[in-house]
Amino acid sequence: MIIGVPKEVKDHESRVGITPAGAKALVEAGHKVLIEQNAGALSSFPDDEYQAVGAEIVGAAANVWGNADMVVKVKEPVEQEYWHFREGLTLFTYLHLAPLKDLTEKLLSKKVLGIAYETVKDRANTLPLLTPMSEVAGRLSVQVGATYLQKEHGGRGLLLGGVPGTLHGNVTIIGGGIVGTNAAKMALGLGASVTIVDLSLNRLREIDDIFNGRMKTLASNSYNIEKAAAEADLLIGGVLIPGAAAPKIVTAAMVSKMKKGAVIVDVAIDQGGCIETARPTTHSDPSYTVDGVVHYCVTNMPAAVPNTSTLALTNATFPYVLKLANQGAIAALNSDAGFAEGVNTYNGKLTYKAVADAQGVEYTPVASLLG
Ligand SMILES: NC(=O)C1=CN([C@@H]2O[C@H](COP(=O)(O)OP(=O)(O)OC[C@H]3O[C@@H](n4cnc5c(N)ncnc54)[C@H](O)[C@@H]3O)[C@@H](O)[C@H]2O)C=CC1
Ligand SMILES: CC(=O)C(=O)O
Repeated sequence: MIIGVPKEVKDHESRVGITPAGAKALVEAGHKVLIEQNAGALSSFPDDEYQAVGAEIVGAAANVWGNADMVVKVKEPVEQEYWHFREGLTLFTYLHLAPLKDLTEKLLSKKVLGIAYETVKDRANTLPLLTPMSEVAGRLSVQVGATYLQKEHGGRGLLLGGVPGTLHGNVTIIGGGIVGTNAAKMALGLGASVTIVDLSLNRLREIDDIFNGRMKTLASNSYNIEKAAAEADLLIGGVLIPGAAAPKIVTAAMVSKMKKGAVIVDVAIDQGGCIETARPTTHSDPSYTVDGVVHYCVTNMPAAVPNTSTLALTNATFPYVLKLANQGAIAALNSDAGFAEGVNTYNGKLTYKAVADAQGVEYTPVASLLG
């Protein structure tokens, strides 16, 4: 198979879909690997490291997309990449289609096989290709939030850990999954008072055990969320319903009652955001203020730390890339029902129910198409 890796073009997206280690394994398995010039440079993987393991460096994105059977990327394609789509192409990347109607329509009209990292499941029913980036983004959310709480960034001038004789900052985390628990670890480490809100009582029990009661847990309902938001110096959004548009569980009215100079980091913004006042921002222009509350809603937070993020992401994605290359996409998907859940578009059909529901488009189960 010919596997292509374009350089990412989304704003400040500095990760790369395959590292030199992955390229080496693919070449050893008899595949051809095309890497766009400088695709790995921002993640500290220069072209010569790919060349040294037998990959071919290609000057233009069109030559990667145009010649590859499968394109492996990191982020969902942006508009300037849509013209590369064509029938017969397999695209393996984050897609986040629920809030992206144009991208969905383009993938469908060009009959691209679109396999989304964020909806692939493993045997434990977790999301193995989302987890590493949620770990990164969860940890970063506290680092970023602490920075925006500083006066020069528009925040209320509060040190999360405080000092003796002053109160600690309050961090409220909505969603106690991977983002939420990683944010909690960092916030506790900085000495903040942490409250974590989740719909799943079992998840809250686990969190209580893991952290040995060192943080408050709250069941998710609008009464609790309103109170926890009003107390927060830093509010972190990490809610997910896999594949679906995130529910807006922190309303604009709740935000209007937050402290002036408090900070919101809505990590769930890649699925549309779980805070009503959140809208997608970029690393070039990451924040804005609503009702005196600073909002940071960058859709590709892990790109801020591309070396760590590329290694963490490809540790998880590469075994799937190799399987697709060695077995061919259809056989690989047929052999693993959890992997097949990654298929969002195939042969002009929308094959992920939560995306179809979010967009009001007809849903076709993937199992009825593969075979
Ligand atoms: N902006 C960025 O750069 C990044 C964004 N993300 C996004 O962060 C979000 C969270 O991801 P993970 O932590 O991996 O998901 P997860 O599935 O591990 O956790 C989500 C949690 O939300 C909880 N939840 C669902 N509905 C809820 C409600 N109404 N109230 C309270 N809790 C509720 C679930 O019970 C679960 O514990 C996803 O949208 C993911 O795509 C992840 C990485 C990077
Ligand atoms: C998961 C995601 O949106 C990211 O890593 O950019």
